Amino acid sequence: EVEEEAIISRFQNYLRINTAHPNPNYNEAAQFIAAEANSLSLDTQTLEFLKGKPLVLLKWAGRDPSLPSILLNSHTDVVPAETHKWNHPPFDAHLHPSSGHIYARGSQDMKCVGIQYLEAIRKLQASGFRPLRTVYLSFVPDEEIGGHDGAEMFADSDVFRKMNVGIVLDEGLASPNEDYRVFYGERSPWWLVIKATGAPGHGAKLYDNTAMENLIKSVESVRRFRASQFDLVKAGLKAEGEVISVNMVFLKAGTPSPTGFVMNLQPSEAQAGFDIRVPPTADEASLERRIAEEWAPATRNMTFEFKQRVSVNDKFGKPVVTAIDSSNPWWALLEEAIKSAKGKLGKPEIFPASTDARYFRGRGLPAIGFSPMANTPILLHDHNEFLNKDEYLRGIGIYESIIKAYASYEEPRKDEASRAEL
Ligand SMILES: CSCC[C@H](NC=O)C(=O)O
Ligand SMILES: [Zn+2]
Ligand SMILES: [Zn+2]
Repeated sequence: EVEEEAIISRFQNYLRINTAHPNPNYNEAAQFIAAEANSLSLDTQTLEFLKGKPLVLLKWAGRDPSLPSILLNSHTDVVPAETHKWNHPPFDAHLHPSSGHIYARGSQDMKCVGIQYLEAIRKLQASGFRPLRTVYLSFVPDEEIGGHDGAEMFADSDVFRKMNVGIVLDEGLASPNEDYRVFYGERSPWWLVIKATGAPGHGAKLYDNTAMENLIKSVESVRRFRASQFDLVKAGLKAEGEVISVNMVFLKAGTPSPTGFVMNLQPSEAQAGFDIRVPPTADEASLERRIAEEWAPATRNMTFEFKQRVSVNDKFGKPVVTAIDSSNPWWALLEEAIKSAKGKLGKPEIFPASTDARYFRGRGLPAIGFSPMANTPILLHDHNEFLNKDEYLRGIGIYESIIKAYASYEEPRKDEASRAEL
């Protein structure tokens, strides 16, 4: 009881640090994590790939440092919250007395996971467990804005190379039912801006080739494609992460006036922005053709530009996904560890958005996205994001089991491995 209260208040304390963009308080978060690490006697190193953006790297040394290590990754930043639209302030970490829900920005995405890793280590230490493999924990900045000064620099660094990482765990998503969700890949973000130009003229005149008409034809075409993809999901033929999603995120056109916009002038330029997410197995060339020929054809006075275009393939042209078959022992270990902690796992999925896991997968490392939140509505980036305290506590037990299994994993000896193949 008393111990549970202490665990919950540590979670609340982390949630109360306002690490929302655009001004995340990274230093306070780094100090908090370093203090927790100190109480667990973990080695602490603070890396600053960019001044003011600390990445805290913790190390629980294994008995055999020559074996590939385990990396438990989490990001310390959160997305902003519209405070007045929340029932409880997003950085109060209010614990609702009857429901047990803890309301806070970051309660699902993903401060829960970062500190659950630490609590699991605390329990393992108390039980006398000593890891065979070294366990690292990285608390990285900037995931929500692309991770370029965080996980991307880290994965590229000498420090990372020397860590000899064998497997990475990173974030997943809450599950509304009793099965935990697990992710072996993610869609690639393509952020597209299309621009139309056309003949300007009087607002009362009907004529061809206006910028607005040219843009609207594209928007209609995008909308049809969007519906075709969404229909596959609605019909249950494809999972969310297996289709190409495209959502219009801005529209920009018109001639501003002191009272709004000039109403009797047809503008000569108009543009629209789209957040597109491309599954690892998608045909990138055909999507690109669609954009150039249907969504932004030069024949309709249109141009396009990518604000971001992450390839679905690695440098060898292969889709960037983590194997979930017998070629990846970490996958079976995860399944077993969750099962032995009385958790149920759903079918492995492609993460619909982007996470830092892509930087680790991009280096050829297996990375699995997993956040132990079952029976929980998916509220990341939403108002009133919460996690129930019992679900949080249960997640710690799940990580205890996973970390124990991973940190004690001995690779089968070469001769055994080849015998198994025969
Ligand atoms: C492309 S970098 C942006 C990363 C962000 N991650 C979580 O929401 C996302 O929009 O998926
Ligand atoms: Zn996240
Ligand atoms: Zn997020």
